[in-house]
Amino acid sequence: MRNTHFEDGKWWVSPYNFVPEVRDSMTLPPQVQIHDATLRDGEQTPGVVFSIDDKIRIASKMDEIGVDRIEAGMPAVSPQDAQAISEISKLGLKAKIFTFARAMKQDIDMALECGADGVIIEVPIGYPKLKTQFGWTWEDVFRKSRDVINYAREQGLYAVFFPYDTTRARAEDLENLCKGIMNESPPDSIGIVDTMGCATPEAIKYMVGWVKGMTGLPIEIHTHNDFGMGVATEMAAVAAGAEVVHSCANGLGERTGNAALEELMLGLHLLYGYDTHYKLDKLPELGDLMAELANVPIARNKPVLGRGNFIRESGIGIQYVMHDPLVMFGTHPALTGRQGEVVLGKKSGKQSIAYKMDELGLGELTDDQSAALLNLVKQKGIEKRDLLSDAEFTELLNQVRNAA
Ligand SMILES: CC(=O)SCCNC(=O)CCNC(=O)[C@H](O)C(C)(C)COP(=O)(O)OP(=O)(O)OC[C@H]1O[C@@H](n2cnc3c(N)ncnc32)[C@H](O)[C@@H]1OP(=O)(O)O
Ligand SMILES: O=C(O)CCC(=O)C(=O)O
Repeated sequence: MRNTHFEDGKWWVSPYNFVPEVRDSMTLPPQVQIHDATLRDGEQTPGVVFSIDDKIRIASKMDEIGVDRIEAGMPAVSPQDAQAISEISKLGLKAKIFTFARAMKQDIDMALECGADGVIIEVPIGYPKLKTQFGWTWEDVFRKSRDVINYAREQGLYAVFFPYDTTRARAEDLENLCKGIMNESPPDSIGIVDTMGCATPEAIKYMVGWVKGMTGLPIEIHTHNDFGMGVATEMAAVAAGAEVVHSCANGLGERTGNAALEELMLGLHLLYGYDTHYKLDKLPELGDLMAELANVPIARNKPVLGRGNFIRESGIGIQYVMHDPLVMFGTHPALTGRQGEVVLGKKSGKQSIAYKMDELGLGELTDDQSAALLNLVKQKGIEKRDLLSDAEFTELLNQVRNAA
């Protein structure tokens, strides 16, 4: 694990991430695995439907990037889901393949038929779910889970016990359930699930310690983004010792989505200092594939993938965008397969003009010409309420030269 905030020419993040006062307050596990749920929770984004071929393409690209586990779907949903999982299992990917299952023997049998390595055994434990949706007590949940966890493990599957809506569970329900399963049917790991994305990073840290203390199991964190904290809560869980983070590419998922795969990869590698094997420069290929297949465009200001992340209009410091990007950005654009870009508009400065002249090979200007051109560029930006195209810039340049 690295203890540095800087890697020459690649990134320069806050050194305070690594000061002993901060590091000593964390209990980072030696390694963290990414379990990506795009093919299940990502497809739960209303209106998103992936074909079998789409799922194979997505899983293959994720494997290339270094995702450790792929939750390839829930076979109970449709025969097409089951077929997609079977085909992905046969690809011989490095990633382990998981399915999503209710606490039902038939769902475990389907996981086995699909050739999966592991299974996420989901049961409700949040109090609103138990009380209103299911009319179950924690004992009902325990009775349904016990034999199914044991059956899955006996069949050689890696069993993740996934009591969802964990962050809205009553403490006594979660404690009783954890004790019960540890006595009679210990799984391989346990999920803490912020189904409604409504817990703070501090609460999640507390819960990781609490559930680890009760079970001694590896912790898997699965969060949603309803308060804009999906990634922050997963990072907090890791800081408290969680070993597996669940993600969805492009932050897809129910409602506001799940913790975004690409943001977690950068967070783990750069902000926490894990020496990961992720191919960060391939992330835009996955991002573009997801946007196309899900038909959900990437927001311009989306962390890691947004088109606007490495574009600079504001004049101050513009000369560094291309030549010394870590002055202007926390990461070099090339780290994530991108390029810096200088654009012209209302907020341009003298250096922006010099940069564009050079980029387009338009020759030299006197200081007075440059000042006049900057004025015209700003006026055009204000009038258009947008950026200038290269053609518009060249036209203004010709006006300035012709006026001489
Ligand atoms: C928080 C969540 O929503 S978890 C899962 C979210 N994902 C999905 O819903 C995936 C898409 N869903 C689907 O395609 C369908 O809803 C299916 C195929 C999963 C289920 O379809 P349905 O035939 O409508 O099943 P239905 O919802 O009636 O449930 C069937 C039974 O499973 C039971 N059940 C539901 N969840 C669980 C669970 N986690 N563990 C055990 N049993 C469960 C129900 O109580 C019900 O039991 P009953 O028949 O004794 O009443
Ligand atoms: O809500 C769901 O879709 C099922 C479980 C889950 O992924 C979650 O609780 O976040």
